[in-house]
Amino acid sequence: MSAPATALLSVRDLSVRFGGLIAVGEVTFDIGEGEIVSLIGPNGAGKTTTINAITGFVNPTAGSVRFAGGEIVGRRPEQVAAAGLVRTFQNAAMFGSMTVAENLAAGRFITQRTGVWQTLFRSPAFAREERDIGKHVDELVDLLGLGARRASTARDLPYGEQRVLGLGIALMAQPKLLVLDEPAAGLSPDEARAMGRLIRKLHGLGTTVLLIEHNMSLVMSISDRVIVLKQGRKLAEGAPEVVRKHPEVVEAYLGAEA
Ligand SMILES: Nc1ncnc2c1ncn2[C@@H]1O[C@H](COP(=O)(O)OP(=O)(O)OP(=O)(O)O)[C@@H](O)[C@H]1O
Repeated sequence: MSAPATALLSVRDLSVRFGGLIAVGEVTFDIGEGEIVSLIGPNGAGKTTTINAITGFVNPTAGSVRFAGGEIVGRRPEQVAAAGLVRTFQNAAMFGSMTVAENLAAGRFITQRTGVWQTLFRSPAFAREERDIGKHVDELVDLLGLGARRASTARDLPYGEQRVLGLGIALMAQPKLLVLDEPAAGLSPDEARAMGRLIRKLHGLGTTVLLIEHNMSLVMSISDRVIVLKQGRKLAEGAPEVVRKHPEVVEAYLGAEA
């Protein structure tokens, strides 16, 4: 399958070196608006480093990353998020002692518009923003199936719901492109399937998704395209049914897992 005609994200010859190690070597791919694209590969293939470089957490050694028409290499993570490219983390990143609703509200601060003085003096702009955040939290707890957990303390949630909350925190920043770092890691098969349904639901609501995941049934069931990395290089790219039969992919990854 060829790359999309109008790319929301264009990654060109992206390279990241750590000393003598080429963690990501001249990786090129596009993600079109409305796609679900998965990035797979064996441990150490460079998946996390690739998304760290795309989202401003690591400085690439070389290459270009264009998002929504603008170059984003060199921008800080919060600037990248403000442009609409928002990621989750492998480990549930949240405020353990805060409630579900408070954690979601905090997600808005990834791209906070209201300045610190307006916040301190509770300006009309701040009051408007606060109402707006409250409404968004109400909508999200329903969408995420966390309505009954709204007032629960985050660290008391079962692990599966913590992962859902981590995704919700990212959604509060209203991403155009949502980057999910192993959302099914540590989940039971049932929870992983529920996570797949949630990702599909978000996609149905207009979110473009880049997914890093080791759970092959999840990857193969929800992706429009799959990109395979091996030792920092792009090994294959295509529709799930094409990639899963690619001999080198079978050998390098799927076969090794089997
Ligand atoms: N900060 C760092 N300093 C040095 N080497 C690093 C750093 N981060 C990653 N690496 C190395 O870069 C390579 C790619 O790692 P990366 O975490 O991107 O792979 P991955 O495909 O995400 O693996 P996994 O599936 O295990 O998460 C590995 O060899 C790793 O050891």
